Parts: sequence; structure tokens; C-alpha cells
Amino acid sequence: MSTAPLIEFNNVSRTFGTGDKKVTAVDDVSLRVDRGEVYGVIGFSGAGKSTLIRLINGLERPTAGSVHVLGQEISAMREGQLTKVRSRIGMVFQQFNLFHSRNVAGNVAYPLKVAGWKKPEREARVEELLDFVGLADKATQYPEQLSGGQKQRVGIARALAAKPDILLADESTSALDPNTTGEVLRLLRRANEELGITIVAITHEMEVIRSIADRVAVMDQGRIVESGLVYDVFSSPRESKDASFVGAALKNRPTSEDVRRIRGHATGRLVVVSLQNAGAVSAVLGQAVSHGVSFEIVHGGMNTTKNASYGLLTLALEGEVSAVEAFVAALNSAGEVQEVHE
Ligand SMILES: Nc1ncnc2c1ncn2[C@@H]1O[C@H](COP(=O)(O)OP(=O)(O)OP(=O)(O)O)[C@@H](O)[C@H]1O
Repeated sequence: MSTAPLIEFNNVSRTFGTGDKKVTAVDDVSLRVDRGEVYGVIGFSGAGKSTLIRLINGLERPTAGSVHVLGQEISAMREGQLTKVRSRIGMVFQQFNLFHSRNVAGNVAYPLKVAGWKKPEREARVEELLDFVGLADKATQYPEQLSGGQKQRVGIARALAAKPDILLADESTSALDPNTTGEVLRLLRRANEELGITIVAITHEMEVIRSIADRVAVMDQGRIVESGLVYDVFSSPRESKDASFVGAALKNRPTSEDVRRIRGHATGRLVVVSLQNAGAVSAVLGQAVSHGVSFEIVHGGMNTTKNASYGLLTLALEGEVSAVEAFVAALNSAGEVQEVHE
């Protein structure tokens, strides 16, 4: 099997407007998404996530750089050539975008009709998909009769219908309540694991990245400020070069705002310790008294990603300078310690 990435961005920028009104929505982004992975992109509103996803299916064109999808340079294609590549990309939307005049089966069948599937094959495929998303009993119902989570499951079945290679999920759970969010995320994860589909999920919700992504890119003002395996990005106590609020929030590292709040009640040396080996860290914390040090946990906690736990604790340490120094050294042997800069 080819090891070429399924999606590759090379120094891609997309600007809108000119002069004073110029906005750089995507700024010199390079990334690659491999076959079979779930790639998450997280950032606040306006970070450039939607523009990035639209560059993948050719709805936007870069102002600079190139975008390759499924081995073809999509950014260099004429409109007419895009149809074929787009037929191999499914998309799930925040607002579901279902056809209200069609029932559930009709919505799922739609892309198959467009792709020219014959009726018997279409019907068999729709049945298979509704089974997969757990809505076999809702085939003849209409979207307005469904809950938000059910609507999104129809959206996912429709996106998977024509057996695409790539699924783009654009804030797929942002319109849902927490319970339903879990249900939809579990379904996306199954689509990846059981059907082998490559997923690119853009979101402002950490929960989405934590539960389904293998790798994550943190986007801020059009740039990717940090990227890597979710576990590595979330568990590293280091601040990124372009320390961003998103990055701090992702890792549960205190922002300067948090530090000001912490300083309202805690004195002492502030350190962040990584909980990659939580048992070892607890053991050291248990020895604080014998070091002549007292500590207060002022920020952080444990979290879980798709396949591991991680966490960062921020501690305020009190005691003689040398005692605190020795205690920090002991902590550092259990989990990486970083000072909190104020
Ligand atoms: N067609 C356009 N014309 C002008 N500016 C645009 C256009 N599309 C996006 N932008 C601007 O580019 C920046 C990035 O927008 P984008 O929608 O990609 O961000 P986002 O992270 O997806 O945010 P949101 O979640 O709010 O959609 C914003 O400042 C936005 O106003």
C-alpha cells in the first residue's frame, strides 16, 4: 500500500480582501494526514479552521502553496475536475444539513443517486448504513421527527454512503448536548476503526480531540502553533513557542489570567508537574512532609485521550528554599516539572 499522505498541505496560505481589509485566514500551514488516522484541528472561532477544511475539498483555493488530496494537487484543478476527488470525500456539518423533504433513507441514498448507483444496490447500502448508525427503525421518518443526535447520525450515514476515503467533520458535535456528543463521537470513532475511513475533524471542543483524534494541530490566527500526537501535545508541560491560550487550555496549564487568580490566595513557588506517571507523582507528593514542604494543588487534573491518561498539576510549594529545591528534584524524577512564569 502506498505510504503517501492522503492529504498534504505545503506552505498553504489563504487571504481574503486587500489592503486594510486583508485577512489571512490560513497562514503558511504545512501538514500531512495519513491514511487511517483521525486528525483533529482545534482552535477558537476565527482561527481559520473552516477555511482549512474547505481547502481540502477544493471549496477554497490557496493564495499560496499547494494542497494535495489522494495524490492529486486539488489546488491546481479546474472546477470540472474536482467532482471526482470530491466524490471520495464525505462531509459532516454542525447543522446536519439534511434535506427536510426527504425521509431518513432518502437522505442517506441521495449521494448514491448522484453517483449513479442502481436502485437495488442503493437500497442495500442504505440498509447497511442505517444499521451501522443504529437507525434501522427510522428509515421512513423525516428529519424533524428526530433528535439532534439522530439527525447527526443520519448526516454521518449519508457522508459514508458512497464509501469515501476521507470524512471531513466540521464542528460535528457543536450543536449537541454532552450526552449526544458522546454518542456521535463514538460513532465517528467506529467509522474510523471499523471502516478504516480517514477523518479530519475541526472543532473548538477539547472533548472531540480527546475522544477521537490520533494527532492534533492547534490553530491560532491562521497558523498551526503546535501539532503532534494528541497524548504528546496534551501531556507536555512545555509551553509552545507561540504559547497560545488554546494551547494552555488544552494542556490544563494555567494561563496568565489563572496565575493572577491563583496568586490571590496562594504564595510559594509555582510549578507544573506532568502526570504521565501519576502513581510516581502521588508517591512523591506523599513524602512532602518529610521534605519539610507543604503544597497546595492550585490548577489542573487528570484527563484521558483516545488511548491513554495524562494530566498536569500546578502546585504551590511552601517551605525553606533548599527544602523546596530538593522536593522539586524528587518530583522531577517522577514527572517532568516546569516552573510557572508570572
Ligand atoms: N469568504 C471570506 N471573506 C472574508 N473573510 C473571510 C472569509 N472566510 C473567512 N474569513 C475570515 O478568515 C478568518 C478565519 O475564518 P474561519 O471561518 O476559517 O475560522 P474558523 O476557525 O472556522 O472560525 P468559525 O468556527 O467561527 O467558523 C476570519 O477572520 C474570517 O472572518
